Amino acid sequence: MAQYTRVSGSVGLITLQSPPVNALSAAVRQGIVDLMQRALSEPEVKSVVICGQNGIFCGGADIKEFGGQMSGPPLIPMIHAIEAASKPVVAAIEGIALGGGLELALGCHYRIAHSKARVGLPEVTLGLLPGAGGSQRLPRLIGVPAALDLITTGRHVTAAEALKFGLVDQITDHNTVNVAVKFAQRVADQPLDARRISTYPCLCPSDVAVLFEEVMQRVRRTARGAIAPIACVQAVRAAATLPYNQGMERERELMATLFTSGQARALQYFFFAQRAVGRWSMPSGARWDTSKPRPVHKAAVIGLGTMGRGITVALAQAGFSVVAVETQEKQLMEAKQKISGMLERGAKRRGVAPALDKINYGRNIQSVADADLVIEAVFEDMALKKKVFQQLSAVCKPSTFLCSNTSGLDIDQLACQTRNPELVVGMHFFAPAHVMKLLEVVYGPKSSPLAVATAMQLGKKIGKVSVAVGNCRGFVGNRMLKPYLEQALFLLEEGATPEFVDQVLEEFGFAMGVFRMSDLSGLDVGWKVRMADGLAMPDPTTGQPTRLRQGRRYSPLGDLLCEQGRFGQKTGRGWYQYDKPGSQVAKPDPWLHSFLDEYRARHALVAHRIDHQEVLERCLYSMINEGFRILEDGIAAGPEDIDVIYVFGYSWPRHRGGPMFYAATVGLNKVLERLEHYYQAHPDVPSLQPCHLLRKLVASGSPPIQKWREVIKKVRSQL
Ligand SMILES: CC/C=C\CC(=O)SCCNC(=O)CCNC(=O)[C@H](O)C(C)(C)COP(=O)(O)OP(=O)(O)OC[C@H]1O[C@@H](n2cnc3c(N)ncnc32)[C@H](O)[C@@H]1OP(=O)(O)O
Repeated sequence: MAQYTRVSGSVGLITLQSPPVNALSAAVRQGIVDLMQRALSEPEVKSVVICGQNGIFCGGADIKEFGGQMSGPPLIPMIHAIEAASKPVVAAIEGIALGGGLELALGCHYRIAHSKARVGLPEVTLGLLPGAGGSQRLPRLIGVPAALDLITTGRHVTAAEALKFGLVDQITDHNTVNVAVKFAQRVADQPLDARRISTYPCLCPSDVAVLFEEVMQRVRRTARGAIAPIACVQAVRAAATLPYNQGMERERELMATLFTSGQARALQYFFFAQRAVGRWSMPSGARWDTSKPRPVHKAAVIGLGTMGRGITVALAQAGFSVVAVETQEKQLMEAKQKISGMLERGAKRRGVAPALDKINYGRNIQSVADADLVIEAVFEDMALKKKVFQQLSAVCKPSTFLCSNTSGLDIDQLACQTRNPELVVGMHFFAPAHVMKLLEVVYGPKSSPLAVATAMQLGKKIGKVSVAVGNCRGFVGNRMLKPYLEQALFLLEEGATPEFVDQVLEEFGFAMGVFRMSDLSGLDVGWKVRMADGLAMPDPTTGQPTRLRQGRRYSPLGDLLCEQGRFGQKTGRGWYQYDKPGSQVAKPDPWLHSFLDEYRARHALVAHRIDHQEVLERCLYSMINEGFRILEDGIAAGPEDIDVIYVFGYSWPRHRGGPMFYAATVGLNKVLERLEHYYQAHPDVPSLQPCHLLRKLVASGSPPIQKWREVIKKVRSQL
């Protein structure tokens, strides 16, 4: 909807009214069309201002409308009509002007922005391009290089940057609408021909063809199979090479392809999934909207290894006072130096002062006594963590939240070491913790809603996407990773090479295949866990590693590599070879190929031809099957939680929506049928046995992912 008022006698003010972000719903578009006609028809009105209510200009097209039948006046003719108007139209931009919102402003003859406003064309992040003339007007207004940057990245720019680009005409610290009204009065008699952006020539640098080639190559390299960034480059190229009308036609064609693509659906699903995880709930019924967090002023981090350092930096950068504790003097000095370096580099990038003074270092656990929240980040060893929690419980004030950065150990066992188990939660960060967006907030059976709400809010304040999950081995992310890694090893046993498996997964869109990733994170990490679990032990009778553990198929390949000191990048050898320890350039290793041949021969394994389909299905469907088990067990509240965890924590390609959304797009019946097929072929691999929830969903006619929660509720109530 939109409202019309006449201000200062001669200015028609159109206010978009569609909370929360004044998105351009059918009703809003209709309102703009009607009210523009009214303003143009009133002889007293000499100029028009368009603004949005509640300090927000416009968040763009209404994304909720994309899935259904579009109705109401289309955006492109509406914007053309504004640009063609015989009276000056001024956009008063407060808050945000994004996507269709900025395209609307580009159709206006002038743009006045508040100094705190942000503008951008983020359509690419939704699998689209700026298809309401944005791809044609923006390069005409600010030039091809800047337009390519904004349109292919979707980044938001500040009002100051927008002014520098010439994207807005003026910025103000005052009431933007008032300033725009005065401006509109001043320009009421000015000719408009020079203000219609669609009539501008496109500003191209002399080497524009080279520029497009370079940008296209960069985009292809980084898009990991996403089609929208490529279409964005093509649309801007049309602006640079074709007259406006033909450019618009090209924009329309490209948009039509994107609009109906699976990628756009996946990215739009993911947009809402990201927001859904903030509305967390626990099986007890506690929820985000009924659980109040307690403010945290002072935080503490125990253990300054890689994870502890990253967490300390994330907290300090967000403005928290941090007590950082490392008991060994040498490690403390080293950590202090590294943390200061990280803060200085981060501050330089962001153009701010480094938050060095936010951190107090100490060797004694007593120094965290008055912290509001402590994050333990010591080595992943239950006995050690238990000891730390006992100490923390003794020294901290009774109200202190005690959190563990464990990547999969039992939170309940840690909570049991403390006086106030209800204040204990897991805060599972991902390395590097000051960079990676994901935080799993893990509640145990005793964790209070207050503790979960506080950890979730802290996560938000330090810029993380926080997902509340239940307590089980590996939580959500690492629990699902286990069958995925396991299948990758089985595929090697059966004839594949690490290069082939990685190639298939990277073509699917992962930033790194499973073996390259394993080399990067270090093979020894999982080896130590398997040893602690009694898995990575040679067979006591033969001294040879067996391929069976606890009645299930087991691949000792990773253990055997570790026994050879092949820990990955850090030792210069792993699943690949590297020029030197620490190098990141992975090369196929003939030694490994011979090792695999010998291993197969020793175990009488006959290598068979493994194709793309088998790699993808076995790795991904076994992981997805575990995802369904997680939903069945109530460890994740819904499929969105799993998908957000996988995209932000495990480099799952966002344009595929996340593993659970991917399962829905493949078809649940197909996933079920292929799992049944593989389980029949590998009955000693329980992760391939289709779980009850998957069967139930298929039996319920494979409802859309938005409806899964209803089926999950029924399945859980039957268990
Ligand atoms: C022909 C096609 C032409 C044009 C194409 C487009 O315009 S595509 C849309 C382009 N716009 C965007 O991509 C903006 C998307 N929104 C955002 O980036 C953020 O929401 C925003 C506006 C920066 C606000 O962020 P904030 O953190 O303050 O709030 P939050 O993200 O939680 O959003 C609040 C609720 O608003 C809903 N919402 C936001 N934008 C839209 C939108 N464009 N359409 C529909 N709904 C939108 C959002 O979902 C939140 O609601 P909730 O119920 O919590 O999900």
